[in-house]
Amino acid sequence: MSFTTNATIASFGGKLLKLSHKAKSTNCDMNLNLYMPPTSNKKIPVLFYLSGLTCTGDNCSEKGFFQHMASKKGIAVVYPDTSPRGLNIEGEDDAYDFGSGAGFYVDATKEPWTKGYNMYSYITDELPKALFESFDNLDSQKVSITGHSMGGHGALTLFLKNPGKYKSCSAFAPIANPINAPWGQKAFKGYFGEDQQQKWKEHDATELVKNWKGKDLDLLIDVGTGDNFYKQKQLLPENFMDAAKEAGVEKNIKLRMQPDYDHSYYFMSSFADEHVEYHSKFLL
Ligand SMILES: N[C@@H](CCC(=O)N[C@@H](CS)C(=O)NCC(=O)O)C(=O)O
Repeated sequence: MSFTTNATIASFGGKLLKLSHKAKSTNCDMNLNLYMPPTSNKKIPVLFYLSGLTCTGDNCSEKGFFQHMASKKGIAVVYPDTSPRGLNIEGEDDAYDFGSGAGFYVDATKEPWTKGYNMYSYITDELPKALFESFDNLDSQKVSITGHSMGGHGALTLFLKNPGKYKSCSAFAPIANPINAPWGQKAFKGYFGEDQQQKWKEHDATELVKNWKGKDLDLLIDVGTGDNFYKQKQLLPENFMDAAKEAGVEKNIKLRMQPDYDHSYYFMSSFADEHVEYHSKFLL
């Protein structure tokens, strides 16, 4: 299904396209932003950026400053939405951490969320297929993934669940062990059901890393020591590192605890250049 371009905005020498399309997996129209860098390259590598709770594709494209280094490196950035919108499911807009704006990058198995809360399929399958079909200068063989908070959880789990699909993965303040954190427990209970512990584990980065069978796991993860959600044990990056160590795959995982930084886009924008540069080593 092709995209409607609702706006084209000049940014760091390239163009930010505000797109919308009808998506089957989420059963609604989806908005997203696509940053096209200023390059005549016919095969432009792509970085998917998955946002956190309450966000749309707009937050990061406006204040994450990924476009700065993406422009220099010639990398396109995709900023999708974080959930389906307007499905008229009872309770869908009641909480900031469940339903609208909180799709958690899973395919729901519990009614009524099965009606369209399929962000896993949307991000891993439907959206990339649609983009590569409509924008033939994007390189479908060179795709990487990053994200923030709930989106950091999405980046890590999509990367770990699909070996070879993404060239590289990084994360900002990821919810790294959702089955042991209040945000994750609420979401997984709602989308999968309380009694589906195996399903929960299939979408938990700390559980997934224990079973990583691919080659050396190379990851860049930043977390701010002043992040209140880190302090409240919503993120649990240490659990992820401990699991990676137990599995013997920690050698190339860089978990950087950044002094004083909080959970906001002041943190994100401070390290966006370094993350895009990190991905460029795998994409270019
Ligand atoms: N609204 C929530 C916080 C949600 C939140 O911090 N969301 C992060 C992602 S997890 C975000 O990026 N928010 C939007 C923004 O800062 O632009 C609260 O009050 O506790």
